[in-house]
Amino acid sequence: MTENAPVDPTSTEAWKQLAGIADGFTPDLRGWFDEDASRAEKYTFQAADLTVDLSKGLLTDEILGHLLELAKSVDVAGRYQAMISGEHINVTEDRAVLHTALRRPRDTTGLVPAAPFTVDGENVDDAVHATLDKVYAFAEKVRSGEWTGVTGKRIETVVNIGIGGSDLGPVMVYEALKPYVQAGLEARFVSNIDPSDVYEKTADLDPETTLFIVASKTFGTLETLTNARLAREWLWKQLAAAGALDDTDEARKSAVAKHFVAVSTALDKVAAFGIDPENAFGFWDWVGGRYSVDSAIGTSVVIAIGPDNWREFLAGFHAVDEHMRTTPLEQNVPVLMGLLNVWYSNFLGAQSHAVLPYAQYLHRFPAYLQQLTMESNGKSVRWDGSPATTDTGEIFWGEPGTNGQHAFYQLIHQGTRLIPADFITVANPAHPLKDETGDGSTVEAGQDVHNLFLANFFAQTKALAFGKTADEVRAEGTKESVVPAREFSGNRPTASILAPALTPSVVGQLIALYEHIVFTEGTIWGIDSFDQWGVELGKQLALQIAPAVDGDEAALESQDSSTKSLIAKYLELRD
Ligand SMILES: O=P(O)(O)OC[C@H]1O[C@H](O)[C@H](O)[C@@H](O)[C@@H]1O
Repeated sequence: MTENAPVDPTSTEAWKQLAGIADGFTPDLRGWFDEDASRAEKYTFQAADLTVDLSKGLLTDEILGHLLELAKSVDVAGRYQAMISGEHINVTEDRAVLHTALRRPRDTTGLVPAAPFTVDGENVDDAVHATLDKVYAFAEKVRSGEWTGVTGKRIETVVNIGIGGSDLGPVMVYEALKPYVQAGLEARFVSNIDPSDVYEKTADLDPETTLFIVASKTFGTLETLTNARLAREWLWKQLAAAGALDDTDEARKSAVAKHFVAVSTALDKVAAFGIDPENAFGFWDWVGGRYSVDSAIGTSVVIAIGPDNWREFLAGFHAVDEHMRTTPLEQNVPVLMGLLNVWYSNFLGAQSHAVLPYAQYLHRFPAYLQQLTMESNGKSVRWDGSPATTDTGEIFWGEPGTNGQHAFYQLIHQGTRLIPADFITVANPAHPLKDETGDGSTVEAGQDVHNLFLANFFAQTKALAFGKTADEVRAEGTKESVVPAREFSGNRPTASILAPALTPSVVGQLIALYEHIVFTEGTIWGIDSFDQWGVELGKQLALQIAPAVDGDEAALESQDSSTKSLIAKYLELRD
């Protein structure tokens, strides 16, 4: 334990001031924009390539001033410095928290902390770059066809088997960077212990050209190890069926050696599974699962997009890390966004937070953020074990725009709940398309469809901010009885994040941005954003209950009456 007792944020002067403002708060985005011609400019910030407009948020200079004071009272900057320096700020697991070290460049000139950067007796930069070199060399072999399957055919499909942080990050980044994937290579991702997942993902694959990557920090996760065994059996069976595997242990071992690699911190367990530690890529206990996409856990993506693009991806993270470390709080985008989230959730009653990427390639970003934000900050005790003094952990959710517009935006626009929303988009699409015909009325022939797409982005944030008054609705000739239903209150806060294009660097920047937003909020709430004890009980019980579901009478009898009758019903229904 290296952290002191957290400051109780509610005891700070800033908190009291904010509570005073929140009492009877009536936001007025129309008025605020009218009064201050510089509002958009004043509240638009830059972090690396990300332009972030917070002006449609529910903030004023006074609110912002108190929020910044709050950040100072709990020393967000000092704790960030402690984190990147390797202090054990994950107190409940007594670990350093060093995902930022995964993207420190090879040239350490001017870096903070300075090289040699040693944590718990290990030179972190050397360890990180040695592993990267190993991953890069392996990826190049697969990409060039030098690495082949057991029958000498080059690899065409990489199947990542992992769950949680060993799945959500790689799949999200793979989807985000699809335009960078080498032709002739595909990655797939198996996570669920529902056997349908591994079945569907392997059904049409050729075993001779398939490489499995078993990705698990602990190499002890039930889902991943079960799926890895299923995949191994699939490989053996399919190779045998193709006449490409002799019925000997030796042949099966050789097949595993060419078709299975692993990523883990537990290399002994990798060997026990039958994967040659030579074909395993390590990382360290100071990388949390949900912070691990930029470690060797991303090997499937490195193979798909190549080392050069991966280097760009890491550089994107690092640029935002440096922004977080060096930018004064007043201009510091992750800090400002984290503070606004605290304002919305602790003072204005927001329970959830929508994240709405206007970029189809980012369609898994909301799911990725759910683990990052909710596993990190869904805690009710602080890092010293005392109860949290405030609500913590926003509920993150979302879907890409414009799809969400036709589904749940109704509630964001006109519902009774306050839902702050982050709108994320890029100026340049990977595939520009024109609508050559148009529809003859609203859409001109030759319309650039990305422009049309972005018009929706701008329209939604505008509608949410400024709404539509009853008089404006009436002026359209609306029947009086329907006016209330067609009115939009406005004052629904959004943050707009605009990047030049969805490059590897920008994807890294976006991830780092949210990592540091999570950090800022966790620091204010005084919680350990880097443990996840809340996932353990269910895991333990699943193992305890498994025999009952398999027909063990005594195990069934020992369950509570609800669980017992549910299992009984399941067994009755099961063929
Ligand atoms: O990478 P693994 O050790 O297999 O862990 C996979 C996932 O499962 C755990 O239960 C945690 O909830 C996640 O934080 C973790 O990412």
